[in-house]
Amino acid sequence: MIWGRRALQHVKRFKRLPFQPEGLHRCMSAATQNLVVEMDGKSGVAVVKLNKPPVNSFNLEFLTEINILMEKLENDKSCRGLILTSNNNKIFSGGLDIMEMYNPQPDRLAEFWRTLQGMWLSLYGSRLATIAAINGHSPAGGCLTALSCDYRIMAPGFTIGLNETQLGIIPPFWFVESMINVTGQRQAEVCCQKGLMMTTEQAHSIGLVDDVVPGEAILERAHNEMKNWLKVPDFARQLTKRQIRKPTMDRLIAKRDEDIQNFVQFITKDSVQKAMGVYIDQLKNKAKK
Ligand SMILES: CCCCCCCC/C=C\C/C=C/C(=O)SCCNC(=O)CCNC(=O)[C@H](O)C(C)(C)COP(=O)(O)OP(=O)(O)OC[C@H]1O[C@@H](n2cnc3c(N)ncnc32)[C@H](O)[C@@H]1OP(=O)(O)O
Repeated sequence: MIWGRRALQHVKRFKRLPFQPEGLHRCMSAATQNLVVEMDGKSGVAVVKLNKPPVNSFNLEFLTEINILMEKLENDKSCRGLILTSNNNKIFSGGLDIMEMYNPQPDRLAEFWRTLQGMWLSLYGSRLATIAAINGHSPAGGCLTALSCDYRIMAPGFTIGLNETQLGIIPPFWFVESMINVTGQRQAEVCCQKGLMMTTEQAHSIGLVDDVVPGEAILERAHNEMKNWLKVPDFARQLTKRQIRKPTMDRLIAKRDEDIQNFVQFITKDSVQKAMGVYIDQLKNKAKK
């Protein structure tokens, strides 16, 4: 993984924090700044709760924290599975932090995007069995995060989708391919072009979500489903996953710099900045009402 200077500063700070999953046994819990981690040493399952108020939006620092945690879990031989959920029972993740993309410094903007690419590559390509327990709304980058897991369980009463086009933004090819790989080409064409935010039931009907379970039962269901995934020998499961996901990952790896350039050029356009400003005003005004 390639880290920028700012991210490295953050890594140093983070490394001094107490979380050390290696060698943990039986239900240890730990917290970093924006993540709550519960590691069951017996089953080898880590429950990671996104915990960045108000809406678990991904800024550079939060993405860096997630990347460091992923690296630690990947390197922890006792860890076999990851359940990703939110500490906020209404919002899984509000997606990318829009403030990262408004009046940005180009260097930070590029680093932000590289770090997001890194998060997607490590979650999508993880050797761990990964389950998203989606216990709240999950627009855009939140949906991408769920799409990167192996299995999705969602609570009713929320919405999910790649809604970028509704904001006048073009979802990058690896967002779209993540959707295609889960729902199939036709459904992905419709929901990505229209930028649909779907209800839990609609998402379930197109296969974006595998299972619908009330919020209060979602973690128990995720643990039960995880047991099924972990019945398969790790090596066979991991290599099969890699075989299936490698072409999509390779496309991003080959075009990583070009993808960053496209992103920076697109986001810094006057017209996009203007639209972003209007969208932020709408969000803030809605929050005030
Ligand atoms: C040729 C190739 C070109 C390639 C170009 C590539 C371009 C690709 C670029 C980007 C991809 C983008 C991905 C994204 O993820 S963009 C983010 C999309 N997310 C959203 O639109 C979500 C917006 N938020 C909501 O819908 C709601 O806030 C909610 C459903 C998440 C929660 O609703 P609610 O509980 O009612 O909370 P509030 O709306 O009141 O919000 C509380 C508080 O949080 C702030 N906030 C919400 N979302 C975000 C966010 N994504 N980033 C930053 N801040 C957010 C909101 O403004 C309120 O703030 P406050 O007023 O200060 O309290």
